[in-house]
Amino acid sequence: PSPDQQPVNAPGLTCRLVCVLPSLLSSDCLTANIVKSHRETCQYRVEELQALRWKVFSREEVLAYQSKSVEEMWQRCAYRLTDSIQYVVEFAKRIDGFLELSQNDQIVLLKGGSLEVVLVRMCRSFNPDNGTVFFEGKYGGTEVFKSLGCNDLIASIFEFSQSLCALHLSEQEVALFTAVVLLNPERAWLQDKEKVARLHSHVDVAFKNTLQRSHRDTVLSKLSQKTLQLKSLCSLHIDRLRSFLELRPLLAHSLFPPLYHELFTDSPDAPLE
Ligand SMILES: O=C(O)[C@H]1CC[C@H](C(=O)N2CC[C@@]3(S(=O)(=O)c4ccc(F)cc4)c4ccc(OCc5c(F)cccc5Cl)cc4CC[C@@H]23)CC1
Repeated sequence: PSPDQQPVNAPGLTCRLVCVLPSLLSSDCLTANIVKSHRETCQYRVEELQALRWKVFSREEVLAYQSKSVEEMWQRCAYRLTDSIQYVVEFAKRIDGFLELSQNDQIVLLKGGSLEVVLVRMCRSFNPDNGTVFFEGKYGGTEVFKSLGCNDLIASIFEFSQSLCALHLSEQEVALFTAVVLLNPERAWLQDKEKVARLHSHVDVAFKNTLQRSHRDTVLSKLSQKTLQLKSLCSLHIDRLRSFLELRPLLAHSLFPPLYHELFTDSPDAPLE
């Protein structure tokens, strides 16, 4: 080959490229896998949810919700939550590496993180301009959930969505953030914590690379506060669920879908399939 066709004689540079390339490639592949999994496993496309923002519950429809029994409203929310969680289970299964974890650890991560992921996904179905959320076909404010008798939990959920919307996360950022939230190596009862920690750090690096490339590094520090808020939201939900069930011990089995029961009550129920 002529001199200018000789390969560049720069071992240091080549080595650095060779060393850096695989991690960038693998991190880009992981990002693509997570974004694809997110798109395929959301209940609604974000464009659909935004196109429906004009459909707001009328005064009469709000009054109808407020005249429903506590039990019926809890049941409706529990069913809608369980629906959303089924999609989150599918999201998890499509993340490269998740199915390589032990069955036990897959269940531990989903038990601990599925509501957190749904709460992050909710920012897509929330309209920050009028503080309404997409619920049973239309948008409604906190007043729709009044008969639940847990206004503090509802208010906190709405405030969380409002503050998350303020970050203007793209679909790609929502996808990567929910994967980071789900693959939390600090969940209690994990068998192979190190294996989850390795997977978590790969996703974390992919998320950081994506944010840096789009000059969105400032979002990272705000998102770490969000994970703390998610944790307190979920324990508040468990508290309110416990007090709801204490008054109706027999109802739980008839009122809620088995998956809701398995995830949020301590009773040893049908295993999560
Ligand atoms: O496209 C997608 O995938 C998205 C579609 C939209 C989905 C979505 O926003 N959601 C899926 C169901 C829903 S909601 O729309 O029913 C809703 C309920 C209360 C709210 F304040 C706001 C929304 C939900 C249901 C129960 C819940 O906590 C547990 C719980 C109970 F169980 C029973 C009583 C009270 C509570 Cl608090 C929290 C949330 C938040 C996420 C909401 C999120 C995924």
